[in-house]
This record gives sequence, structure tokens and C-alpha cells, in this order.
Amino acid sequence: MASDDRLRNFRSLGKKIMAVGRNYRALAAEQGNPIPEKPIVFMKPTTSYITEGQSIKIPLGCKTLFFEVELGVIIGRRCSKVQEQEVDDYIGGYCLVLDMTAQDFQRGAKAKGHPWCLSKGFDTACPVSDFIPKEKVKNYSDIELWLKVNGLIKQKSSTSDMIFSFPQVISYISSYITLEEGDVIITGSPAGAGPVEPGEIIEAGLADIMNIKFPVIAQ
Ligand SMILES: O=C([O-])CC(=O)C(=O)O
Ligand SMILES: [Mg+2]
Repeated sequence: MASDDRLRNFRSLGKKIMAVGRNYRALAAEQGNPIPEKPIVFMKPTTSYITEGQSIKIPLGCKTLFFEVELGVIIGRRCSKVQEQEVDDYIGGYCLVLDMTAQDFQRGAKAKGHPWCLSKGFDTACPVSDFIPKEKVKNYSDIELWLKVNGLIKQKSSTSDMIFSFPQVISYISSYITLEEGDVIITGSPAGAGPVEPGEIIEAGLADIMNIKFPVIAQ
């Protein structure tokens, strides 16, 4: 397993951001989507990462930018076809992530059966916290995620509302795609995802372990 010192650098170490969508029961109910039978998997490019001190920029032509707070798992060493019961051996740490989504682009793409790449992968679409050491998250199956816009609470949930657990998600993805040291898997947004406007400030947290804050600006 990579050392915490190496994994602190996960944003340049990892080659990909794998994402799971519609993975919380209350979100599926809120959006009127059926419970998926298998994890819905997509990718965001690592060029979409930003860190605190940088701003989320509304992509060109986007009219409805949505926030989604998510818990990210950082892969600690290369793995493929991992069994669910072995997954913990490959988790190197965690990060708190905003899966920013150009919701109008995504809606158009879904209606036509087109990919979500631009709606989820534009520059600044992946604001991320610093590295969270593995031992700080005692129970990843029941930990609180929250998000505020301009101080008002918009999302507050526990990972216990997830449809597919961390072991299921990581095992499933790794049965098709090799995961590498520093890759991040973002595990889906809880209920309450919604729009943000230029000038607003997004704050999010993982229990009392990590807080992040990002302003939203026009291009
Ligand atoms: O935006 C979506 O439709 C899916 C998604 O990323 C999530 O549920 O976290
Ligand atoms: Mg998401």
C-alpha cells in the first residue's frame, strides 16, 4: 500500500476519477428514478480537479449548474477484479468531493441517450479536499455528508443511505477497469442536489473530519 505521504499527492498520482451515479435511495426517490440494478458508472477527467483557493467556473453556455457532495475513496494500490471482502486492503484514504454537474447539458444528453462527459467533466467540475487518512474514517458505511450554499443547508445525509456499498462499488468497477494508486472513486450524491449561481459559496463537510469551501463564478 502506498504511504500516506505518497497518497497526499493523489491528484497528480492518480490517472482517473471514477464516479457512481444515483447511488442514494432518497435521491432516486426525489428524482423519480428507479433503484438501479447495477452501479451506474461514469468518469471525470483529472483536469477537472480544483482545490481550495480556486473557484468553480460555470461552463460556457450552462444555465443550470448543480452541486452534489460525495465521499471519494482513494485507491492505495493497483488492483483488478477485487472481491468485495478484499476491498478494504486497497483503500488508501478518502477525500470529500463536489461532483459539479452542468444539469441542463446532462438533461439534454440523457434525453438523446448521449454521454455525460461534458456535463460532468468540464474544467473545475471536481472540487476536492485534501487527503483524508484511512484511519480517520472509522465506519465508511455510516458517516455524515453535508453541503450548504451561502450558509443554508441543502444536503445532509449518511452514507448508510447508499444503494451499493463501497465494497460493492469498488469490486464491480475493478472487475472491468484496473484501478491504480491515487485513482479516486466518487460514490454518489445524497438527496438535495440542486442549482448554484455565480457569486454563491458552497461549503461541504464529512462529519467533523473535513470541511471545504468553494466560490462559484461565471466564466
Ligand atoms: O448526476 C447524476 O445524475 C448522477 C450522479 O452523479 C449522482 O447521483 O451522484
Ligand atoms: Mg454524482
